[in-house]
Amino acid sequence: MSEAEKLRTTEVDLGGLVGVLATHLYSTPLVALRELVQNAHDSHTRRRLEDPDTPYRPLIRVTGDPAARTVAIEDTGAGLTEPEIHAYLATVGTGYTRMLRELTGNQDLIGAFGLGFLSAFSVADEVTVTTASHREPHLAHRYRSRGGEQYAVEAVDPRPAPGTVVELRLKAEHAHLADEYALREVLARYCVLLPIPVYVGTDEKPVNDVRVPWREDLPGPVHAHRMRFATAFARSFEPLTAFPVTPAPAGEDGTDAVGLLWVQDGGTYGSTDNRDLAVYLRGMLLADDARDLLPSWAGFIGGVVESNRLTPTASREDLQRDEHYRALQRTLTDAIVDGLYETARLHPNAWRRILARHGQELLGAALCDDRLFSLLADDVPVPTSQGDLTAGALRAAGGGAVHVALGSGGGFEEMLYRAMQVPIARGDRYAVLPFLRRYAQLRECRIVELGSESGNRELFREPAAPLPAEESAWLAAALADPGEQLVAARFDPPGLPLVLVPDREAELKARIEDDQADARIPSAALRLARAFTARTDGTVKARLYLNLASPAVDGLLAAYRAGHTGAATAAGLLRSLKVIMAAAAGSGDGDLTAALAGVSTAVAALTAAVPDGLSAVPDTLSADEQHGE
Ligand SMILES: Nc1ncnc2c1ncn2[C@@H]1O[C@H](COP(=O)(O)OP(=O)(O)OP(=O)(O)O)[C@@H](O)[C@H]1O
Repeated sequence: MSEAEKLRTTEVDLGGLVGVLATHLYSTPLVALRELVQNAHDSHTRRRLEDPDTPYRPLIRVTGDPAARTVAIEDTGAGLTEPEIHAYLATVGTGYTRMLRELTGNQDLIGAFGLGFLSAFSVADEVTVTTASHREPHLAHRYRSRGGEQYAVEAVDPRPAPGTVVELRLKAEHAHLADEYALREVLARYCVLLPIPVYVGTDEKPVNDVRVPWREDLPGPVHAHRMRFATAFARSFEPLTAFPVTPAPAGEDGTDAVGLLWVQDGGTYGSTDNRDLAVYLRGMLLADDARDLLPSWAGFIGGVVESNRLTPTASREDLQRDEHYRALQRTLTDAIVDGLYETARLHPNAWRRILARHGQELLGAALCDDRLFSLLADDVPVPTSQGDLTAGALRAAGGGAVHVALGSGGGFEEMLYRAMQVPIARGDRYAVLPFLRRYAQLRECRIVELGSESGNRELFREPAAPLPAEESAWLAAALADPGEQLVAARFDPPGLPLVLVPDREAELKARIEDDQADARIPSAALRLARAFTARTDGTVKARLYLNLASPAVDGLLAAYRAGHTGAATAAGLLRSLKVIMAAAAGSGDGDLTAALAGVSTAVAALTAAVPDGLSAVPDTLSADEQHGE
């Protein structure tokens, strides 16, 4: 640095800084309560460390007075001397707590930044702290400040015992914090893991009077204790089962996290995300909704974990994404997988309910984790045309193959299979198709994907001998409409003479290439999709499979070969049947009215041909109709 460059000290606009810290550091006013309770807790730890021999009753009491619009947080901890008020309470960025932790190594102390007290000014116009130190209990002082920028301290009458009362005169918009019902609810969650009893108002029972199953050895079955804790803690849904989070064995590169996870009863559909995880650090709630620590497929999981290795942000509402955070993510994934295995083994009733409630999401989960796939492959229900079935049942009913429809339900496949009584999985539902593909691969069974060309080839077998070209051409002209390709095949059931099968890929192509798609689909995705559908030909919109195993088709061909005049009429009847069935299956866009009229015409033509000259055609038919077209 040259002579000319003089070293200067950065100025701090204290008023501005205090304002920012007090009003913008925290996302919710409830954080102020948490910070003040945490300070009360630390002051108890301090008192225990500095004066272990004097017995006293440690407690924290939070009292609300809606009429006066005040909240008071009282503790029987170490208190502060007057110099300490100036040096720690009233100095932003400095606290006694961190020093004490560094000095003693005590890990129960929570405070670290010397900022938390400021949050009081985010909810209160005026903050009063009345305190007497355990070092000089006969001297009490009162700190008072509006806004935190300036403060005054005066000596007051001694308190009956060491300790501190922080009183908040609430801003009008935060008046609700004085409601003791609300305080009870919030503090029960914030303080559930604090070892010091926290009371609200004149309550005789602390809000945190809960047995924590991973902290103590409780008598009786441990699962019952876990369920009790989970039921008391869970917010929106009842737990179906609960299982532990256990720390990695010493020496392993894991986490120190302990806690409890549970499967929530609230139904999940597809990939609904109800993940709910509360994270505690040294007993204090740090993050109320740390769902990102849970795997993304676990939308049905709720839980509580505590870990001292996580690093909070300065607002202490979130966690640094460091290696401990990532280690905890891995631990939680393992804990869920282990917990689900344990549930399947030990709690069959709960397992059945979980499968019924979260079947769809578990299909997706199974795809994300091989261990889950092994657990779920034979148990998880798959939605099918005959209700929910396991993949094993689907395979057994499909004669050793799993059938899955790519279309969005209904359609010719369903009709065909209803006739054959084979269940088909609904491949359009979340995760069903990839799950079954994986299942078929691992269990070495056949998968028939209906709606794809290869799937249809499985269904519609090749005829023993191809039809002569001339017969094919006649059939195509008589039965197929534009865009339909006639395919001679053999398929079940024989009672079905023909079926119209839309080409799903051509359908997709039409949808993707539609100009309207620009408005519906983000352009990058659309470009990719169009690159894919460009490979599809798209000129064949549907295939018309003609069943050579069907007596009706047999009869038709015999009549055609014999030059029977009824052949054209019978073909007209089948053409009408095709349109009517496609309409019933919701997959055709043929003219239903014309098809119905075609049936009448065919019946009329056939009955008109009754021998011995008796006309069976009703008199009411017009001359045109009597002669057919
Ligand atoms: N109820 C209390 N009893 C005794 N001392 C207190 C109390 N509240 C605050 N203090 C003192 O004031 C200091 C500053 O408190 P503040 O909440 O701002 O920061 P902190 O708790 O040290 O750290 P953090 O910002 O991480 O909470 C504390 O370190 C502690 O010494």
